[in-house]
Amino acid sequence: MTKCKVIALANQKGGTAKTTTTLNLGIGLAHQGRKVLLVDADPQGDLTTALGWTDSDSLPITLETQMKKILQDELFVYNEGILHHEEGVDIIPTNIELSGMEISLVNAMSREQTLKLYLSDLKKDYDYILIDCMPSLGMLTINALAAADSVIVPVQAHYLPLKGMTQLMKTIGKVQRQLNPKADLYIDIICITQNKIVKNRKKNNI
Ligand SMILES: Nc1ncnc2c1ncn2[C@@H]1O[C@H](COP(=O)(O)OP(=O)(O)OP(=O)(O)O)[C@@H](O)[C@H]1O
Repeated sequence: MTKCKVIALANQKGGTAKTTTTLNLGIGLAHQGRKVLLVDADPQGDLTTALGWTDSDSLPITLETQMKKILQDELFVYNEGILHHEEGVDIIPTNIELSGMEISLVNAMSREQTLKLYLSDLKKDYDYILIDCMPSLGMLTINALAAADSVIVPVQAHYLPLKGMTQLMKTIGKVQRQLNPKADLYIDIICITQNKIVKNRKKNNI
């Protein structure tokens, strides 16, 4: 049995530090000697860019190309296209092509399990797989939740962002009951407090 732990970083609200948390948590774990794979499951490709692959459109193999092969039942090399970063983490990169995957998945067989299928062989090579989700509760996020052992939800410590989490919690519960019943989906909620006080102080010359 694999010891790999798959963690999805999800929140349908944008700009809540999903990418920042994925990146820092991943590199932190790698510095502690763990084998870490980061999965950029957000078509914006911010995680890929943040790790230095700024021209992601020119990458021949991405999460999209691998998932497409699974959908089309084509043979694929399970670890092809994985990039290695000098900080000790690996990444399966993404570019804007992944946005078309949302539509491709809608009519696909095992549409909610495609990412899980892709990760199943990779799990034997890693201690942790961290999935940076897109800011929506679409098919790609459902795929990430279905593949995950646990979920980290970065959220700003304000009333409206916290209120918006009701839908996310419902979706996570539904995915666990219907698609991922074996996983004991443990939800960590990280409150991100932005340093606005300091910013305001600087503005007012305090
Ligand atoms: N703890 C923090 N304090 C202040 N700013 C932060 C913190 N964490 C992240 N940020 C900033 O917030 C912005 C959004 O972060 P990030 O891109 O990680 O969010 P995201 O949830 O991945 O966004 P998206 O939903 O667009 O994918 C970035 O400019 C980032 O530098």
